[in-house]
This record gives sequence, C-alpha cells and structure tokens, in this order.
Amino acid sequence: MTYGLSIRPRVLVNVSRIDMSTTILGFNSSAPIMIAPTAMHKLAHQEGEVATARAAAACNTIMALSFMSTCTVEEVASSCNAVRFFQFYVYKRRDITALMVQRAVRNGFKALILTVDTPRLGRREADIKNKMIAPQLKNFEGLLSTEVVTDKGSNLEAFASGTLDASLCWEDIGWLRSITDLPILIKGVLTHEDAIRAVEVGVAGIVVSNHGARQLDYAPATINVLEEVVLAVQGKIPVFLDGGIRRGTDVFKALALGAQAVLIGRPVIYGLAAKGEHGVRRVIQMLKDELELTMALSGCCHLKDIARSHVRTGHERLQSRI
Ligand SMILES: Cc1cc2nc3c(=O)[nH]c(=O)nc-3n(C[C@H](O)[C@H](O)[C@H](O)COP(=O)(O)O)c2cc1C
Ligand SMILES: CCCCC(=O)C(=O)O
Repeated sequence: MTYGLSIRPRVLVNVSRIDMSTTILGFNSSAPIMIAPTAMHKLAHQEGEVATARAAAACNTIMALSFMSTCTVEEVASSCNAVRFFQFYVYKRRDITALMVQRAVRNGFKALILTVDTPRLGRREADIKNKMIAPQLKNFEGLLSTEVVTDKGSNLEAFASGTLDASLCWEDIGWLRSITDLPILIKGVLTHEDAIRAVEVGVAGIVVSNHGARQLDYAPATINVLEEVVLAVQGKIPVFLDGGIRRGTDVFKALALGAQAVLIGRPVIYGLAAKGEHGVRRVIQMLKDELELTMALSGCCHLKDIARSHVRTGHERLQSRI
C-alpha cells in the first residue's frame, strides 16, 4: 500500500522483549490494531458479527461494529466481553440514529464512530452489475425495511439514497454530542482543514479513511495524507488510520507517521469467510506476529519507540538527492 515509503531500521538495540500493548481511548488493547466497521458479516459467514466479536475478545483487540450489521447490537453485546465501539450513520430519520445510539450505550459500547464520507453511496459498479441485494438488517426490524426494490441495479444503493442524510454537516456534531456522553470519533477525514475543524467541534478522535476506496475515486491513499492530519491536530486528539493495512509492516509505517492505531477491514472479512471466528483470530494473530517481528528488526521494544525517523517517504528520498 505504501509505495515509496521505506523503513529505516535501527540496530544494536536490545529487542529481547517486545511489547505491543496499548490503550485506545483509555481501553486496553493487546496491539494497535482494531477491527474496522464493515457491513453485513452474515454475507461472509452464518454467525456474522457475533463470530467477529468473539475473535476480537479472544485476541484482546477492539471491534467497531457497523451500523449495517446483520446481528443486532444486543446479540453482539451478549456474545462476548470484547471492548466494542459502534459505527453509525446519520439517517434522514434522525430518530432512528438517536435510537441506535441509545441502544449502543445501553449495551455497553464504549465509543461511537460517525462515518462522514458517505453523504451518498459511491458508485459501486460491481454492485450494480451483480444486482447487490442488502438483506433485512435486524437492527432496523420494525423501524424500516432494508429490502428495497429497484430496477436500477444495486439495492444497496437504493437503500442508501433513501436513508442517508446528505444534509449532515459540522453544526450537527453538537446535536450528536447532546444525545450521548460517549466519545465520538469521526471516520473519513483526509485533509488538514477537516482535521482542524474536527478538533474545534470537540470530537474525541479522527479516523483517516477513504472507506477502503469505496466512496470517492481519486481520494488519496490514506497513508499519504496521514501526516498532514497528524500535524494539523497537534496531538490534541488521537488519529487512527484504515485502508490497505495488510501486513505488520503497514501497521508499523502508520504508527511511525503518527497514527495511534490502525483498523482492518477486508482482511477480517476474508478470515471470517474462510473460517468464522477462528479465521478472524488467525488474521489478527498474523498481523500481530508481523508487527512484533517488524518492531524487533527495526529496533523498537515498545510502540512509543516507533518514531518518525523510522520511515522515509519517496519525497524525502528525492529531496535528499537535490
Ligand atoms: C464490505 C465492506 C463493508 C463496509 N462497511 C462499512 C460500514 O458499514 N461502515 C463504515 O463506516 N465503513 C464500512 N466499510 C469501510 C471500512 O470501515 C474501512 O474503512 C475499509 O474497509 C478499510 O480498508 P481495508 O478494507 O483496506 O482494510 C466497509 C468496507 C468494506 C470492504
Ligand atoms: C450505506 C452504507 C453501506 C455500508 C458501507 O459503508 C459500505 O458498504 O461501505
């Protein structure tokens, strides 16, 4: 994912013990790796988000549950003791969003993640071609039907355009903060301007994300704008990153550029599809093993040892030649 970004390892450091543990918004995690919110896990495995949550608990990592989950927030909450964050969208029916936030609070979710890159769904041509059908999402049973009928191709797109509130704007963060005491992260920031705004409106953190390149074509690779965001927030709130994290080396690079932790989307779904809870555990364990090895080979015993000087961008390499 990180074309042109190389690691600058330091040698002759005592790396006989490596500690990857951290806290995220004050909650312990065995590594700076969280599960990103992804919709409809039952499309990958019949146990859906419950299996994913159990894997998160087993690995002592934090799971972000998608608003568009196929298991209810209650089912996920009662399935295990993983620390869970709840991702949400603001719907035109704001009463539904408020109700879902209340349910997340009641069920012990520890933080909220507002996804802000989706006033409308991106044009997903594969979904149109394959006539993507969103199943009825159990969270919304009795509230709204997710089985929308359309002749335009993607039912998901039709559902999204009927529900997502494209009028959502910075002023509404105040409303969200008035309906909950939980910390709110915003997911989908890619510029320093929006990062500064996020700090001003009082969110608890930022997720640098381009939604796994599913929304805006020509949005930047997240790793390339991470530092811009980190510099803008000046350490006032934590910055997280998702998108294209496939190896422990990718996690290391993101941390070196200032992310406090990363989130993993597709690899978790692949693990889930292959082997349910066990598959998700394996995916997380592989990433943790790779990060640990990367830290050892780069001379870092603790996450705080991973510094900006441990990576070099393509731009920096070019400049040093001039
Ligand atoms: C199948 C799928 C469903 C997703 N559903 C959601 C969602 O419901 N809410 C959300 O905020 N992001 C969603 N995302 C985006 C992820 O949270 C994340 O930003 C992205 O997948 C990270 O990139 P990666 O898949 O390369 O790790 C989804 C991504 C995928 C691949
Ligand atoms: C209306 C959003 C659909 C779920 C989502 O965020 C995704 O598929 O990327």
